[in-house]
Amino acid sequence: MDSPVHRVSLGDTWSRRVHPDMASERFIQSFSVEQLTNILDGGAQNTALRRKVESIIHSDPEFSVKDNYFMTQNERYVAAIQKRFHFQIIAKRLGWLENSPEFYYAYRYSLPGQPQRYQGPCLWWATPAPCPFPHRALSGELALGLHTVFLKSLQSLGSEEQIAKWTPLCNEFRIIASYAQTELGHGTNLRGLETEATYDAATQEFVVHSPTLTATKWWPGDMGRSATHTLVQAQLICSGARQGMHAFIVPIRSLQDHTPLPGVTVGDIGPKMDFDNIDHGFLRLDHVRIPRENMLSRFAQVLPDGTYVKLGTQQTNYFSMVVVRVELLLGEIIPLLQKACVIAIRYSVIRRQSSIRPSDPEAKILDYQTQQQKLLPQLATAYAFHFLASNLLKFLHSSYDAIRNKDFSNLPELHALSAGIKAMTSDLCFQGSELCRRACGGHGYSKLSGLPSLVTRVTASCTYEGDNTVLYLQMARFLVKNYLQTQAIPGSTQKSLPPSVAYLTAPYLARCPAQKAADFLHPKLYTTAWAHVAARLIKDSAHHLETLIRSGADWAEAWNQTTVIHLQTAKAHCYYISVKSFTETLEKLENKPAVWQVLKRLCDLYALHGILTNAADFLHDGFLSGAQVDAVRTGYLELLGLVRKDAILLTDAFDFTDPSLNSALGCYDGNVYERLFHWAQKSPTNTQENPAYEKYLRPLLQSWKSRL
Ligand SMILES: CCCCCCCCCCCCCCCC(=O)SCCNC(=O)CCNC(=O)[C@H](O)C(C)(C)COP(=O)(O)OP(=O)(O)OC[C@H]1O[C@@H](n2cnc3c(N)ncnc32)[C@H](O)[C@@H]1OP(=O)(O)O
Ligand SMILES: Cc1cc2nc3c(=O)[nH]c(=O)nc-3n(C[C@H](O)[C@H](O)[C@H](O)COP(=O)(O)OP(=O)(O)OC[C@H]3O[C@@H](n4cnc5c(N)ncnc54)[C@H](O)[C@@H]3O)c2cc1C
Repeated sequence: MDSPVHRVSLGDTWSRRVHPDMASERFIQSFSVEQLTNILDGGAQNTALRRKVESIIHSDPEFSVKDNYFMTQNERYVAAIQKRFHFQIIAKRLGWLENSPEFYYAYRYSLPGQPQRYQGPCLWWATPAPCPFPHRALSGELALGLHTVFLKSLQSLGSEEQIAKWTPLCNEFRIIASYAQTELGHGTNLRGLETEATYDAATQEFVVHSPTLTATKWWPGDMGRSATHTLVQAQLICSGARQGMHAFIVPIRSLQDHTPLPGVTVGDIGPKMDFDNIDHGFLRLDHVRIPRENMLSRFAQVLPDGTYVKLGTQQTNYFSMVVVRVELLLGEIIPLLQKACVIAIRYSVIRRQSSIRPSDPEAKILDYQTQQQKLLPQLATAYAFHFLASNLLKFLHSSYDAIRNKDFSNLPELHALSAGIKAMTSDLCFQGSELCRRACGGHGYSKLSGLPSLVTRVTASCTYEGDNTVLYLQMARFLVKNYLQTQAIPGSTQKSLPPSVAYLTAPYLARCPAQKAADFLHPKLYTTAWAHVAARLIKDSAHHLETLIRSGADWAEAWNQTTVIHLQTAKAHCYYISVKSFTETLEKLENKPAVWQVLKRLCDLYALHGILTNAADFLHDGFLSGAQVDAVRTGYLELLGLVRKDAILLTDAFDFTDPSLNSALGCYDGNVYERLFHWAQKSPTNTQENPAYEKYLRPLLQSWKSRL
């Protein structure tokens, strides 16, 4: 029997009993939830420590998130700053050092709406080295997340001296920093950024300036009202030439009274779809002077006399984006889908509606096959992405030091994978969360379900850190380039290609050998099927491109006329990578048969769901026949029934506490209706006098009185 799962309720009395419909779901356990949690946490000792720290934080009322849904933008911002402030006090009092596991787990816990576990470097880690313990979650309702993006950029792009100088200032909050890259006129096209940093050799300073309205920095988080410093990405002008985008640390507010410094115009960009806890800002700089040492100089330097020294390529200045894209996967994006799955699946075993046979009692909505089809592939995706992102993180770790030391051999592949996987995960996490929300019917539309805020939050990830279409096209560029290389060099082998595209030279398999549904439940088979489709689409992309070029179009025009095809190609390749990563994870778990079995079903479901939703790509060249697609569907439908049995346990294994879900529908105990009713009572619309009554409703009603 598992050890009791760490749970905390929101203090409501009914939550002391577990709803019988929820209890029955946990009655028979086909696998150990605890063991799966440990796997996700990266070890039992990590789970234990995480829970211990979480319970310390939970008992602190300052971290309560109960009333979040009733707050205004301003109140959420203040509450987020207050929590961040309080967190620093607690960490100091308990002796949680900046780089201790307790610090990270505590931080994670205080982030409602926030992530789960992963093994890898810590976003809050004060040094460039990977964090030695697994952790989860970054931002939630805390403020100053971009302070961390600043630190990540400093560590990626700064020299050792710069890191040594600025890191302690950040860690001790002697400054508050943000990351200012996007402008009013340009976000994607970094070469089009207009902000200038012109070197003045006479004073050894850069003059940072916004020459036009469209050069105004727009969107940087934590900058609208909080930051004292920001990392401005600007066009470097020195040695008589424009040298491209470089990063400059620019003080923007007084450390004495927080007023904007001379030459600085800064403010908040106004209401947004979500992220009210963060003050996204605008910034105009009017010939602001900063010392030469404030240009981050790991990959490029400006000498005192103004000589420009290039230590990397133009794109190495983009390295911090690669790092942040990878770290946001487990730090922000994927947990939002995981939480949506937990909420919607738990609700679906409590909600009863209609009956399957007229004589039956009302059915749990999760017993309807269509409901399973909505939710269970999302659950499988949430697991697939966890393993995918963990593997990508490992690749980042193994390449990180080398890149910082100017060995760029892994950078093209890392960039392509981080761009493509960021695009795929955010796209599908958004779609999946919205499906989860709609699968909860009317209650899913209530903010108290927790689902609308997950959806509005995850949709931002399709845009920030690079618009998804643009990122997919970066992946496609890498794929086409590697494919053309295999054509240009006859006899290219798998070894001569980056590992993620080595399958391009694998033996060609014209037809899928599987016939029956059971034949499709083999990881090797469906991984090969996905490789086949991705390879065909890559060849197709390159073929279309080359045909246009042969007919007279230049490369750029030909590329633009084929981007819709490239997009489809990049998506297929990403799906292949995700299936492969899931199957490789499974291989490592064969010594844990029960957990292996349940994860294998999820892996099968993920791969087969992908085949069915992209069936045209598999049918196109006859790799699958119509009858084989039918067999895939049969296998898929059987899997829905099997995964359904373990669905609640699989959501429990994510081990989200009730406060971190902050959902009336998704609590561990399943007491949905009591919680929803109770929470609604707390709305200011119920606790305050109706401000419209005296002025409008009463006169309106009274104007008709005489006629009654
Ligand atoms: C840390 C966590 C904190 C947690 C805390 C939580 C806080 C709460 C959560 C919210 C947190 C939101 C945080 C949002 C923060 C922003 O959003 S910051 C702004 C992010 N902005 C972007 O991502 C902009 C997107 N644009 C780009 O990346 C680039 O401009 C593009 C699209 C790649 C194009 O650049 P380009 O210079 O035109 O390059 P292009 O000609 O396409 O390619 C040239 C070569 O460079 C290569 N290349 C391009 N980019 C790269 C690269 N990055 N690396 C290597 N090579 C590259 C190409 O592959 C190509 O190679 P070849 O094929 O020639 O060999
Ligand atoms: C919540 C949030 C937080 C953010 N935080 C920060 C921050 O802290 N710091 C910061 O600097 N920025 C931040 N940003 C800005 C963000 O990084 C940019 O919005 C993002 O990179 C997209 O750029 P854009 O807005 O210029 O979109 P655009 O590039 O204008 O995109 C608009 C459309 O044009 C298409 N498009 C553009 N270029 C191409 C192309 N080459 N090929 C094909 N299609 C193209 C896109 O696909 C999209 O459909 C944030 C944004 C949001 C929403």
